[in-house]
Amino acid sequence: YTEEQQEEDAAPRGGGRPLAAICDPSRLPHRVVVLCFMCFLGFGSYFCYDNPAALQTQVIQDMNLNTAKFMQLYAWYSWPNVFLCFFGGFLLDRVFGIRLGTILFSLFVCVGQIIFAAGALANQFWVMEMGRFVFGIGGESLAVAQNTYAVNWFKGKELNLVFGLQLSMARLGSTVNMNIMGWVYSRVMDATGSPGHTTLGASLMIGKYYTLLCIGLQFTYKATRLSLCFTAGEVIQLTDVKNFPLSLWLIFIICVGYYVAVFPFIGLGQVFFIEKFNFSPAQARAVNSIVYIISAPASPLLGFMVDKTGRNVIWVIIAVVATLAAHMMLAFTFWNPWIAMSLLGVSYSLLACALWPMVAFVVPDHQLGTAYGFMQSIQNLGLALIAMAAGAILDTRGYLFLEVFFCACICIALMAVVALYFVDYLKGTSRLEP
Ligand SMILES: C[C@H](NC(=O)[C@@H](N)CCCCN)C(=O)O
Repeated sequence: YTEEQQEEDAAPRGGGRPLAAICDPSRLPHRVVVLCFMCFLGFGSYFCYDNPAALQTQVIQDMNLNTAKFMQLYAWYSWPNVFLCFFGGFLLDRVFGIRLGTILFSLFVCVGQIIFAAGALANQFWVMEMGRFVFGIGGESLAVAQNTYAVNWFKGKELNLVFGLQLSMARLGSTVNMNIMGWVYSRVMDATGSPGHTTLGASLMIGKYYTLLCIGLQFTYKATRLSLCFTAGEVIQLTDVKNFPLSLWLIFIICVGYYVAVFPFIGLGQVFFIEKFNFSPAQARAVNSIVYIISAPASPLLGFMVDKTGRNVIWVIIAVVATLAAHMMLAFTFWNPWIAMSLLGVSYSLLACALWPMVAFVVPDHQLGTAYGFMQSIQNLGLALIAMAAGAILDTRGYLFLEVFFCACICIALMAVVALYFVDYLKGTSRLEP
């Protein structure tokens, strides 16, 4: 990432004339415009991320899969990011810079979705897996870029709220996906006359247009020459990773222990609610999407609350305990699952708003992309392994054992966040809050 690129990114455009507030990076109107562009980044990526979950029954039937093979679609998303996510963050910090990096990663998201849909059209599951591989390279590094943008522009200001707003737009993408893809499939089936891989591929190809939205916005953003204020000078070294503090490693463990009980669960949730609670497919889709439906409005509100109260670690403890309670309700009771899923929606939103900003409190700005990349690499290693394990457990031992397995994962996150509380407490001055 050359000096010229840093100067290009950092120097506001105005030629010496006073900039209008909306073009002045130091003014709130400019930051609001930047935030709007940042929020759209997540919409397309999250819309496509859970395409398999929204069409679980159709994908399994049309491609003739079992659950373990179906979950490979999530595993192939995560496998490249075990390594590439880390390098994606390093490339952002050191090579491309955040603007060019974001555009490149957005292109991977769109191309990956096209390959994924083409695999269904061609009735070649391995092509669908390759599409998820390419999509994953872009999707996770795009999330790293989004987190880095947020800290670069809003650290010390409304950082938890900004993470909440970004997550809100991402959840909106997931919610639209969960509730529209089944309808799209039905309409395409009416047009093609029958279900099958062709109908599935055409439906998924329609889904890619949402990812085009985030790419178009990035080009717009670059075209308007809006700039980004970098703290020039310090440059990440790959060897910096060995100096990451213990509190950051504990944040990584919390992240992987928690998310492996959320994304794979939602990926398998639709059939779970049909089989355990005798829900119709439409009811199952609705209750499975309530996590995202709640998270969309709740994330900014909870982010604002965390901004005002601080105590991020305490909020993460509360979120993890509430999530454990939700999974135990789903595992050991037949209580209305809307209760547990609503609790999961609120706790998941609180966790995301309070956990991700903490990275910015424990590493210097020039290491942010690498730190977020490493965090998502570890998260994706866990997601890839658990996605495969969850599919295999379900095929062999059923949902009760799977839910107990998810509860055990959440307990690992709980032990890590309690350890983080004491590590932060023993430091005397709490560093884990804005
Ligand atoms: C903020 C957090 N993001 C992640 O966990 C990403 N690794 C997942 C990205 C999935 C879509 N590309 C979250 O979603 O809570």
